Amino acid sequence: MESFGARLHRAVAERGPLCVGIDPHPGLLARWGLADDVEGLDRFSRTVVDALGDRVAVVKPQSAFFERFGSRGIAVLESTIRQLRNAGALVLLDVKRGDIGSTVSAYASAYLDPSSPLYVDAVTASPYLGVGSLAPMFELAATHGGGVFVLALTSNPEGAAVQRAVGADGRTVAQTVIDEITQLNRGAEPLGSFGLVVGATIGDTGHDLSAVHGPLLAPGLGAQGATAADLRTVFGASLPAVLPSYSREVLHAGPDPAALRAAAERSLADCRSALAVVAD
Ligand SMILES: O=C(O)c1cc(=O)[nH]c(=O)n1[C@@H]1O[C@H](COP(=O)(O)O)[C@@H](O)[C@H]1O
Repeated sequence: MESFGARLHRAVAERGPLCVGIDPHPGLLARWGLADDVEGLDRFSRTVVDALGDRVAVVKPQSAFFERFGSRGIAVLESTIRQLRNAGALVLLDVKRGDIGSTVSAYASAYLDPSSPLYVDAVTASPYLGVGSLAPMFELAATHGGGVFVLALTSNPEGAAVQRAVGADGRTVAQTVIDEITQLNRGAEPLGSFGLVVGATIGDTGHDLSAVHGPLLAPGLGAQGATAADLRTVFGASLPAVLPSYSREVLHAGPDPAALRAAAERSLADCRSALAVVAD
């Protein structure tokens, strides 16, 4: 069985380093001329899948926007996941789950067990009950070729107070997360399956990401103010591992599928030139 890291490495080589989020905000539904209901949610998601599912490496549905419609919203999420997988995109479900280990086992079954209706290629996870509490997710991901992206240095300004706090051993919380994920990826080829989330908005991180050997998801581009050029400042020598992620910046171009594709292509072109700096 091929690991998530290997699948991601191939997808990025074939389709380019880009993740597009499906974040059906009420304001975006209105902008697209859709009602703020389950039918609007379904139409929005189908439009994104039809426009981008066959060309973007990773698509990241934001679970919250589906959950707010209850069980019918989750049914749309299940169907969106299936459509994306059929179109050949890797699906990264943004759920930012985290809990004590025994409960994390249930989250792992929900998202990383191939027999689950919400089975995806990878999920986002929150490490603030301890990175070790996420072990059941790491184990199930490793068993079934899945991936886990753990929050390290998030794009929102409030994150720093927690993430840059210094522990008894002198390391920041974020560096502890970085170091533990680095351990999980040891020996993986060509890329580890355990990623970190590092916001594109945060400037020079002051943290050492050079040994992680896993994907670095970079949200915060576009609507939150970061540009592709900022990726150089944030990631420096780690640029080749960066997976830039845009939601509203691309989604604002809809609902015309050609306009969505053009917006994704523009974002990809910007990121390619930013990421190429190290390779040159
Ligand atoms: O895990 C994430 O994707 C994430 C982490 C982070 O630090 N910041 C962040 O914005 N995100 C998510 O990325 C998306 C950003 O959306 P836009 O600001 O519209 O591009 C949202 O779904 C956020 O929940």
